[in-house]
Amino acid sequence: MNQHFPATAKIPVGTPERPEDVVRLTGLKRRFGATPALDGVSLAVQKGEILGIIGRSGAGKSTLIRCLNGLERPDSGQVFIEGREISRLGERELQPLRRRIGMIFQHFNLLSAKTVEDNVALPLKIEGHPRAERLARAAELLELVGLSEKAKAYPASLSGGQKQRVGIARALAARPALLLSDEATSALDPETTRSILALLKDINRQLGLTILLVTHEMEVIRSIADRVAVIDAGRIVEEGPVWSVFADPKSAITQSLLGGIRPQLPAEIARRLTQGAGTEAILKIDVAGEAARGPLLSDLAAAVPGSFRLVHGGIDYVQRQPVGTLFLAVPAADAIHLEQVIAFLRAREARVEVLGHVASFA
Ligand SMILES: Nc1ncnc2c1ncn2[C@@H]1O[C@H](COP(=O)(O)OP(=O)(O)OP(=O)(O)O)[C@@H](O)[C@H]1O
Repeated sequence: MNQHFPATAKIPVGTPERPEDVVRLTGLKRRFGATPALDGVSLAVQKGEILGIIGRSGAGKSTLIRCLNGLERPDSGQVFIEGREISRLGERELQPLRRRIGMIFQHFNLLSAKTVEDNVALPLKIEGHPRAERLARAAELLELVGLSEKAKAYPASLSGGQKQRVGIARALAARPALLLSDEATSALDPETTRSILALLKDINRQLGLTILLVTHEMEVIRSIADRVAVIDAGRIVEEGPVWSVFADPKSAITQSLLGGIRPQLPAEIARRLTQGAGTEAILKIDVAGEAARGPLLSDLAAAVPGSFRLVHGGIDYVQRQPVGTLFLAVPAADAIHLEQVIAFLRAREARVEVLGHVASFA
């Protein structure tokens, strides 16, 4: 097997529970009429990790979240939170377990008639803590999210990013075992999104907080997740460390979700691409690990006589691992030269695909 494109790991149904699992789902199914919203979902979130679940609209993400916090009951399968099976519990038994999960939402869900500090302290009020204790904890959390000076402000006077910071502080008030983020940055501009994601990563590191994050944006996954699970039509179609899924997306849906943030063949060249004869072959080269770290192209030029041109591409860093895609144009008239180029790149653990030929686009 190509060592730089490791097979992505799957957690089989019935895997013995590990004590470090904060969440474990086994064979979760939920159907609405003819629609299987969840069709046998099994996955685990380990203590201290950030798991990202990504899928398109209608893939089953909301249903999964509702099963996790006990708002929805699965038709079959199990939901374990900190080792306790919750899917068959009644409302009264669910209440204390729900408090082990802090949630943040796309539209923040703050109470407009309450001050920032009272919003943050709300989960503690529900738990019956005295006011002085609640406010002390709120002050601590507002400092953590960088909003101490807004303690007495009302939500209406805050920006979207500030509102989400309050949402994060509130979600942490009762010291949850898990932070569940439901499209928490989808309503924010790119810069604010980056700052909120940086804050979540910071809190994950500082407090060792376990985070399960649901999104439809690969950029969010790339920024902060340790592991990613791709959901489509109620099934986990791919799962693994983020960099390995980025380096070697197996399913068409993952490839398509990655499309927006990975180098693509420029439209001008794609338009002229033919599967027939042409003067230049267009190669797509995926590299990761050592091949992406080293001087791949200058080594190619030194080892294989003859020309080639870089037409597009780049190396990105995902979880500090280089992951790249390059597009080369290689003269097609000399078949041996083309074969040598491909053989050299494959020997360097690159994945090479001949996309087609172009007559001439220079
Ligand atoms: N209460 C319901 N009644 C009928 N169908 C439902 C219900 N809830 C979900 N579905 C269907 O189940 C499928 C999964 O829906 P779900 O809301 O979980 O997806 P999603 O990934 O969260 O989508 P989105 O990102 O658009 O919110 C969809 O086909 C949806 O129409």
